[in-house]
Amino acid sequence: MILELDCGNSFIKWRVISTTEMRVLAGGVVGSEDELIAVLSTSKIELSWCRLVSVRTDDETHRLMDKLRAAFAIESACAQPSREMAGVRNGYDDYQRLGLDRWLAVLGAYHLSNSACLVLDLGTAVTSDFVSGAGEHLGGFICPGMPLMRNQLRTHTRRIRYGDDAAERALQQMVPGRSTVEAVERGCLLMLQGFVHTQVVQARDWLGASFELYLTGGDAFLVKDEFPQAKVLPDLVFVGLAIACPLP
Ligand SMILES: Nc1ncnc2c1ncn2[C@@H]1O[C@H](COP(=O)(O)OP(=O)(O)O)[C@@H](O)[C@H]1O
Ligand SMILES: CC(C)(COP(=O)(O)O)[C@@H](O)C(=O)NCCC(=O)O
Ligand SMILES: [K+]
Repeated sequence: MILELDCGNSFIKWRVISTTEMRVLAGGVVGSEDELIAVLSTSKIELSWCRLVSVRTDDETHRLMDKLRAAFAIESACAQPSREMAGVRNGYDDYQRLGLDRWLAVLGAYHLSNSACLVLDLGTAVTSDFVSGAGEHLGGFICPGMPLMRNQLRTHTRRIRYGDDAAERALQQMVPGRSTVEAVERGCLLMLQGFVHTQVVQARDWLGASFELYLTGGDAFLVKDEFPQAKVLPDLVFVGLAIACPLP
């Protein structure tokens, strides 16, 4: 069985697929390397190899690969930046600087659509990437995601304090907030939705009227109802990972 990892700034997304790549056998989201090792150990799945993408530091990524080798005796392949792959040309001036999770999401989206696409990844940060029908990556935008927006308000003000449960309840409605938690959570969500709207408007300029909109990342569910045309694919980065790191 193959272990696949997407190591973001906040969470590690993991999946186990069968060697024939036909089936996803298990998967989840964990907050730390040790939690990942613990979950995989209890699952008792026999692992033979790992492929991963990481936007963490090289030190952190190598430490994780060492831990996987020690715990399960498996080698890991790490997705690497490239100028061009699978019909897509990286649009950054320095292609190595484009976040690898963005690059893989772009590769995955273009592979699935084979047409112009706008790719939005809503995680710790929110990223957008524009790809033309000919596979030219035109670049994109980065802004703070939901966790960063709310934490900035909590950290840099004295009277904005609330817990996670209240935050979840606050988002069940979007009328003007009548408490701090409602006002902040709904305000940040409107920022998020507004960003996605502006990207869709820009995509019409940069890509023309016909393009596919892909939403991925842990907070994609917060905006998806506003964009019924979107393809919501939590595993989009893993689609790109299979392209960038084929089985040995
Ligand atoms: N099952 C889940 N586990 C963890 N975070 C989740 C989950 N579902 C949604 N989220 C939300 O996803 C966001 C993190 O998204 P993610 O794409 O994992 O970020 P990153 O790639 O930056 O680590 C958080 O704001 C969190 O609230
Ligand atoms: C923009 C990001 C921080 C997003 O990370 P995430 O929210 O997925 O954890 C990451 O893709 C990154 O570190 N990129 C490098 C900078 C760039 O893409 O220009
Ligand atoms: K992201």
